[in-house]
Amino acid sequence: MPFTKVPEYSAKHPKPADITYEYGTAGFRTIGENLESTVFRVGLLAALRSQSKQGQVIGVMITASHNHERDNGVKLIDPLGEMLQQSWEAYCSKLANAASDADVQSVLEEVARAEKIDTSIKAKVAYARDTRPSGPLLQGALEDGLEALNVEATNYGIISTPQLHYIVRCLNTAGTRAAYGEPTETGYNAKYGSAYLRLVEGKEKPTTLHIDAANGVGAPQVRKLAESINSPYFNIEVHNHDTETLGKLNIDCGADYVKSNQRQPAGVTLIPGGRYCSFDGDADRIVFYYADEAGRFHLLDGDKIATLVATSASVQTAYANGSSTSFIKDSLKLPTVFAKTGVKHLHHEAEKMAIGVYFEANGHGTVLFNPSAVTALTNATPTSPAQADAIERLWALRDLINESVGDAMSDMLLVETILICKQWTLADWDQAYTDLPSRLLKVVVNDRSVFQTTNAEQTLTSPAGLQDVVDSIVAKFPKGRSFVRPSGTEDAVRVYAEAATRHDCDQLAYTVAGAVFDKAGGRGERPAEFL
Ligand SMILES: CC(=O)N[C@H]1[C@@H](OP(=O)(O)O)O[C@H](CO)[C@@H](O)[C@@H]1O
Ligand SMILES: [Mg+2]
Repeated sequence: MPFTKVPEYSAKHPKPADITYEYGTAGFRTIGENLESTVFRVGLLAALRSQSKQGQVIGVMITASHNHERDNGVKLIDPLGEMLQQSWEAYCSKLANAASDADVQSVLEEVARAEKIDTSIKAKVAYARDTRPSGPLLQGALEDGLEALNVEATNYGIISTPQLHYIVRCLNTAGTRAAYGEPTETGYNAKYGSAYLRLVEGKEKPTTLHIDAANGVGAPQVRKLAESINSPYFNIEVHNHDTETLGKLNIDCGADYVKSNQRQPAGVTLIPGGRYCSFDGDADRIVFYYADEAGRFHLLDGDKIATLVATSASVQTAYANGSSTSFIKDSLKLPTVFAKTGVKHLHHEAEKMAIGVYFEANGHGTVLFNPSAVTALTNATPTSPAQADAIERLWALRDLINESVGDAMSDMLLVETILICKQWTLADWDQAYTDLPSRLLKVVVNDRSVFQTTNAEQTLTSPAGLQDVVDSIVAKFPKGRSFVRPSGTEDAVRVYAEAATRHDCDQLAYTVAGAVFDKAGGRGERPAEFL
């Protein structure tokens, strides 16, 4: 029987009785030391997922991204480097919550039956982790899970989340027409670095790019990328690169801090004319920023990246600033659609477009070339040297982009390429449109599951009557927009608002937050700033 060894291994990683786990927007995520049983079990499920895909390699990444250093998380990566197919998320949660070691075995048997899995197939898994202190313990638990099911497993060490997505895609496409690259860190640097140089060499060289690496895995990795590129076209200075000292990861720095606080990270002094960007803790998000002559901070977030990159169509979430959506529709004259929050939703929408660009406002996104675009490019017969050059550049552009997932390093090179080709400063790029003032708030409620939405999460269908209240508040503010949805990663409800002025925006946000708190079971003391 394939699963007979499972209970014995499972006994080494007992599940805390009082915790219920849920595979959410970005996999499992909670306090690192509470995740040992879950990561062990994810190892078991990765084996089954690989067998259900005829032995293709499945990825397991141990990271909690931009969250606090004490947190950790784990997620599965499907064969082409995409997020785990959604229908399997329920299996993950069920297995993580199985009460006894024997139950763990029964859930595996149930999944194998439901998915008609041939358990004689050799399962293959590629795994990696970020720099968090709980990483080694969780990696050990994962390795036990893989051993229990006799998986052919490869440890890729401490790398960024998108690097593991890239490696998984490379492993599963090797030797085919869709071969993605060499499945190693060196292969990653060579692929993206050489595509970048193909696109920018001969143009004017950029000035130094200052990178805030959030004291995370992006720091060593971007340095290796720079060593590999080894060219004055990629001249960087890495800040917040301390991955050794405890308590520094993501603290007062990183893409999430910069986006949420609309200010520069600690450890970086902005000089007017200087060029800056921030990664998050696992280097899958990036935002850019600069200071103007008066020393004022200006943010170039995921929405700005989308408008810089979009050439055919784009996908946003409702959190995209209204000005960016108007700019894409009215100035770029491109179609843009809204998807639900979470990269997996945006990714699937973008796959439907010839060249689909998707970005979350927080800086997570990428560009996808669908098969029809690739075929058109393959079959294109240039009739002039200029056309031949354009086709060559499109191929190089495709090589520059990590299509498997949003990737801070690949996105950074993409933005640099466009800025170099246009000879734009960050301020030039920022001219495109001015963000409407916006605010994102959290409301803690007794039960966030009563919040249900439709219309790409912009309209509440439950609690009954609350959407009408939100609508009547919004109607009072010029250019006002506000929506309420339950978070998929935190035990809270999010309120987003934007309006013509900062004052109106704040009034709108705090009034809606107050209404949610009062009418939908706000928990604890009512925050003083709620109106
Ligand atoms: C408003 C916001 O930024 N939401 C984030 C956050 O999701 P929530 O479901 O809102 O908690 O975490 C997700 C995973 O990192 C990210 O994809 C998403 O953009
Ligand atoms: Mg991240």
